[in-house]
Amino acid sequence: MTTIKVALAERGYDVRIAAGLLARAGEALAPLARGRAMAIVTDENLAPHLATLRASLDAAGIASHPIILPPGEGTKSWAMLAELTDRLLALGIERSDHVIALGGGVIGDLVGFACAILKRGCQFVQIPTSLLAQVDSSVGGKTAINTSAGKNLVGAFHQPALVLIDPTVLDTLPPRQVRAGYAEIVKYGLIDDADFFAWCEANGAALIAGDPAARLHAIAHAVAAKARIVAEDERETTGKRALLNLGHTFGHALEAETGFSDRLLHGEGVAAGMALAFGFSAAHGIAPQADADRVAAHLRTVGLPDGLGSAQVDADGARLVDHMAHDKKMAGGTLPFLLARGIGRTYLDRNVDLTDVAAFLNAQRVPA
Ligand SMILES: NC(=O)c1ccc[n+]([C@@H]2O[C@H](COP(=O)([O-])OP(=O)(O)OC[C@H]3O[C@@H](n4cnc5c(N)ncnc54)[C@H](O)[C@@H]3O)[C@@H](O)[C@H]2O)c1
Ligand SMILES: O=C(O)C(=O)C[C@@H](O)[C@H](O)[C@H](O)COP(=O)(O)O
Ligand SMILES: [Zn+2]
Repeated sequence: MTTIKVALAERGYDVRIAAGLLARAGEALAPLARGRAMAIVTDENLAPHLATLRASLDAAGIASHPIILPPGEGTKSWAMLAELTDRLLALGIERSDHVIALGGGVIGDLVGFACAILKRGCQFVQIPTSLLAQVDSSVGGKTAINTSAGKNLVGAFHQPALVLIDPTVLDTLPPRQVRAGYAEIVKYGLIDDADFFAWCEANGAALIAGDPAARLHAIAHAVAAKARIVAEDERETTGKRALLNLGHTFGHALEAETGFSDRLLHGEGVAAGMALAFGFSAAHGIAPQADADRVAAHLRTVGLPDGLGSAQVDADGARLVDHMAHDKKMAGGTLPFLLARGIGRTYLDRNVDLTDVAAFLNAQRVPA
């Protein structure tokens, strides 16, 4: 078992990673249940993993109440938040109870937000089942739903009490979802760890194909990197945590443009967004063109979008920039951008002209 601590000023927590952990989750959860039944929120695609978790809770003497929601980004909505909070209230959840989020980033973000506001705050545990959730969304306490204005626009910082990661549950994850999660792994290399990006170039294909050692290595590496950044800047106030947003200003605009649908998964938007951030940096003489080319080549090699064309988005640059106006990094009417001086050298640039961004995006357009 690998344990990584998220060391926060108010209340830190463990992220435990081990093959087969789901079947032993009852042991880890018993001290949190304190003899009370636990609610498990999950989605319809996770039936076998729900059964494993419930059997483990049962063996530990913990009763459980499943709440099964529809899968997909559409579940991060006001309607589902209302349904979930109603159902948790009907179960009599108390502030000191721990609700279990068993699923990908959608379930984790929704449950986390519901727990942030239920009775002004109850506890929750993340049991991430997608690669994306195991390497990113289950750690750090960003929780949210989407609104008609854009991505993650209503939410809260609310940290889980514990994160349990069992990489073997990824065996049932569809390949497209594995690749989308892999984009957030590559992100850690591009932010500040050129050696890890080189590791991705060497091992990414094996990881995506299912190599257990490569998966375990990448999950532990990503979680440790995220835990360090979150411990330094839990609420994204100093600019440090904003680095985790590399590719997201572009990516969220592409997700909004495609209606938060299966046409473009979050990780796919982030992949295209990272390629665009590097492309924009190179076009402005900030990053070497060779680095931008290397990033795009790696994303392409593993089957991820490397720009607007492969993300299959054909929208006017100004329209995409309009989506960006809702970005949560916006301050005083200006939008700081995550750009890069090279691979592993991402920084927050407060002087990007959005007209330049629109012109750059128009130059990238590949008409459908
Ligand atoms: N809070 C954060 O820090 C953070 C970080 C990154 C992404 N996110 C959010 O996470 C969401 C994307 O998360 P995601 O990519 O996990 O999407 P998701 O939760 O929609 O899961 C992807 C799909 O895979 C299915 N699935 C999950 N685990 C499975 C398994 N083991 N076997 C079979 N099917 C499985 C789900 O049912 C779903 O259909 C986005 O909304 C994004 O904004 C949040
Ligand atoms: O944890 C963070 O901080 C991140 O930015 C991680 C991102 O991968 C994630 O998609 C996050 O939800 C984006 O944050 P947002 O503040 O732009 O909604
Ligand atoms: Zn993300």
